[in-house]
Amino acid sequence: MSQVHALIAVKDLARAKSRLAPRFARGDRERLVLAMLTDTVTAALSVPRVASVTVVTPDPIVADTALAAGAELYPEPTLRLPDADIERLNEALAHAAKHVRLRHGGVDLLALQADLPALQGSELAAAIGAAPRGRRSYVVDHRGTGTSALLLRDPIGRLTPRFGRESAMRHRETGAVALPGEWPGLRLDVDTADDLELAVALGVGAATSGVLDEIGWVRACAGESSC
Ligand SMILES: Nc1nc2c(ncn2[C@@H]2O[C@H](COP(=O)(O)OP(=O)(O)OP(=O)(O)O)[C@@H](O)[C@H]2O)c(=O)[nH]1
Ligand SMILES: C=C(OP(=O)(O)O)C(=O)O
Repeated sequence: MSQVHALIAVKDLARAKSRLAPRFARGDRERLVLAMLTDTVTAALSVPRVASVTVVTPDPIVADTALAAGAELYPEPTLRLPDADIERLNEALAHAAKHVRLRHGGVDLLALQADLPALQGSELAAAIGAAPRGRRSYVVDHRGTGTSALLLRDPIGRLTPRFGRESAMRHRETGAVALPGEWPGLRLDVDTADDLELAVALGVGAATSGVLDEIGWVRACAGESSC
């Protein structure tokens, strides 16, 4: 059974998850980013076909959290990266992919979003199993426009990440194939408070659930049977 090596990128905590700012104070938002990362790494590492998870980040607190969750670390190179967030993200992932192959040899790769608190290991295992050999494939996010995971089942091919706005279309346009599958947790990347509502309804991991309890976050629709 062949394995993949996973990459997860996280930017500076101070700038992360700005779309959660209307509902969360800065400190709470930072704790939530770290908790969602922990749950994502934990779920990924529970999958036997995931050989390693490497977190690429410029942030020392994110780095400590990643290591504590069992991930490997690739400190983001500070030189020669573009200024724009999304270009930096794709460059950071491409650098991390090179680093992982220097460390582990020619291996298959998986770029995974860091904000998948409802991810189930079984979903990720199924997606890896469904990914065709010799090419790139991707999992469209719950909105239908973004990408929650990009897979490369080719030990010498290039990952060519195209995350960012309309990334599903950009991955398709660069030759990747969309993977079908009932994977609600894998598709649910959390960017807004509404996304968080959906994730909590689906069932989030222990770290995210613990932080939400400590913050005293109450679902807007708590108690309503339609939620
Ligand atoms: N290492 C690294 N990760 C990045 C960078 N830019 C974005 N990311 C990560 O890529 C993922 C998607 O990025 P964004 O959508 O820009 O940021 P976000 O924190 O998810 O949310 P917003 O601030 O609300 O846009 C998140 O996990 C980010 O932390 C970067 O320059 N370096
Ligand atoms: C970066 C992406 O997502 P988001 O901005 O929703 O985090 C993406 O879907 O490629």
